[in-house]
Amino acid sequence: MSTDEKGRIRSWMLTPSKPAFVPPRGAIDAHCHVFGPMAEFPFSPKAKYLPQDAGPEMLFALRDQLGFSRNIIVQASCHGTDNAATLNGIAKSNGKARGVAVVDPDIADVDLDALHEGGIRGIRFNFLKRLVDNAPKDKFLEVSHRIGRLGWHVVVYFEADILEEMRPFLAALPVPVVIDHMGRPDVAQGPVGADMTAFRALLDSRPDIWVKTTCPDRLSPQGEPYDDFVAAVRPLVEDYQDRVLWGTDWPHPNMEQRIPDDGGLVDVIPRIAPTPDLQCKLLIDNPMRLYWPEEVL
Ligand SMILES: O=C(O)/C=C(\CC(=O)C(=O)O)C(=O)O
Repeated sequence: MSTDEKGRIRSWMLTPSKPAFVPPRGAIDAHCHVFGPMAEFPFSPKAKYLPQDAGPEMLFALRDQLGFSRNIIVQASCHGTDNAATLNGIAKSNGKARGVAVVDPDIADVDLDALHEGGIRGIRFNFLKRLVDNAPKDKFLEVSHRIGRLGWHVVVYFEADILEEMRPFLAALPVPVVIDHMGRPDVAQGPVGADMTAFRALLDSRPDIWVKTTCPDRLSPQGEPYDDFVAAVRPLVEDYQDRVLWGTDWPHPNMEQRIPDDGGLVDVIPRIAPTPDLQCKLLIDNPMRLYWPEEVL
């Protein structure tokens, strides 16, 4: 773990390895964040963690090193509902990044339009109590009804222990839904354990729930090379191949005690998506449909 003299935490590797797996040309890292830089884009007063700067230049250097072409920058909780840092990342990407915002549910339509102009294509609802103070489902539903006209989706982050209580809310969402990190199942239970079975039932409940098959580093009790994660997640990728996404989760917020090697994370891809066809769906076709639909004919 690395904390600087101001108490700001670094949760990412300074020199990650080059992966052995070469992603197909056009691959999209569909879940990553930027932090700051703080001098330009201060963190929220409500932030639950205070990271060191991890700005767009660092993100794009990692993208190139890992062999990816595009990024989806997801607003992290440390920036609250001020999406300026995420928009800055998108603006600096030369069209190679789009994003997911976190908004005050009372946001004006004209401000949603401005976010769309800035490359935002969805909004995120975070239900993790350690990250946010409240998650008002009624307000979230209201704002969800105002984003359909933009062609947006919602990204929902919750943990497996609240999946049952999330079901009515998820069923009521009027736009496509993307679930972060598979709703954080206990992968040690295996592919037919209680958590994965419940999560599959959720996927079966509507055809427009997508899933990020991300974060072996967060979800695997075993750690590298993440055999438990691979065993639990590979069948999910195979069975729901048209609605799975993948991302690095760089700069790995709150992972300062177990900082993952980004190259090692990329090398999990061919183990959960073992054929070139599955890899293209996971890394290109599926995220393109959600984030650059105008390029998909
Ligand atoms: O990066 C992630 O997706 C997961 C996070 C951080 C997060 O979501 C946030 O800060 O908004 C976590 O579990 O701490």
